[in-house]
Amino acid sequence: MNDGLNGITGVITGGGKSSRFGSDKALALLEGRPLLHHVAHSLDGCGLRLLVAPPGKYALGGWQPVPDTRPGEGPLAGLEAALGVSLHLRGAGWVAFTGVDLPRLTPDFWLTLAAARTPHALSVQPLDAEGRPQPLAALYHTAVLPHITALLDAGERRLRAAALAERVVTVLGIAPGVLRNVNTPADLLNLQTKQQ
Ligand SMILES: Nc1nc2c(ncn2[C@@H]2O[C@H](COP(=O)(O)OP(=O)(O)OP(=O)(O)O)[C@@H](O)[C@H]2O)c(=O)[nH]1
Ligand SMILES: [Mg+2]
Repeated sequence: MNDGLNGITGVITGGGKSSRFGSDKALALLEGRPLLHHVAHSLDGCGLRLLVAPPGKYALGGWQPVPDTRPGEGPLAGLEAALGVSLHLRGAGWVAFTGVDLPRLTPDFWLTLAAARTPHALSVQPLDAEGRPQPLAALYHTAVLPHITALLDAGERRLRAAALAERVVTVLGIAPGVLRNVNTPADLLNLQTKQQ
């Protein structure tokens, strides 16, 4: 069966401080458009789209604003908030989760992850150029929510802890340019000047 991305909830977590970038990187321009819009475009096909950020921080057409349940506690907390809302609005299912700073993600990238889902998996993550799973451009099943809440309650903040390793499916062969992450002004300059 292939319903594209319609059955998946798209999530962008945008509650960060951009301290390395020096100004709000979500609004930084690449090819005339904010990074946030590039990321959002990759998830246009999702039947529900959630933007986790402080109220009023961004306005993004077609995206439902979701406040952090634990403001300032990082992307793992953003994922917790989004999974809770998706479960409430759509029932159990899959979420495509990413940040504001991966502007080269594409619909095809997400479809590739979706095709790699297995009945046992709770997360599907691409391998980056160094062969490491990238948890900030990944699919998560709502069934992982109690685990994430327990982790956060215990003080964990690393996003890579979100899913147990034995329940993560990794996907090889993603073009390295697709996962380009903008943390600093130099990262953005690199993207602007490199063909990828
Ligand atoms: N909802 C939510 N998202 C967050 C939070 N902290 C970071 N993020 C998002 O997580 C993604 C990756 O985070 P980072 O690259 O560390 O972004 P950042 O924290 O804004 O940047 P630095 O301050 O330079 O670390 C970005 O999309 C951030 O907006 C948070 O507390 N809540
Ligand atoms: Mg950070």
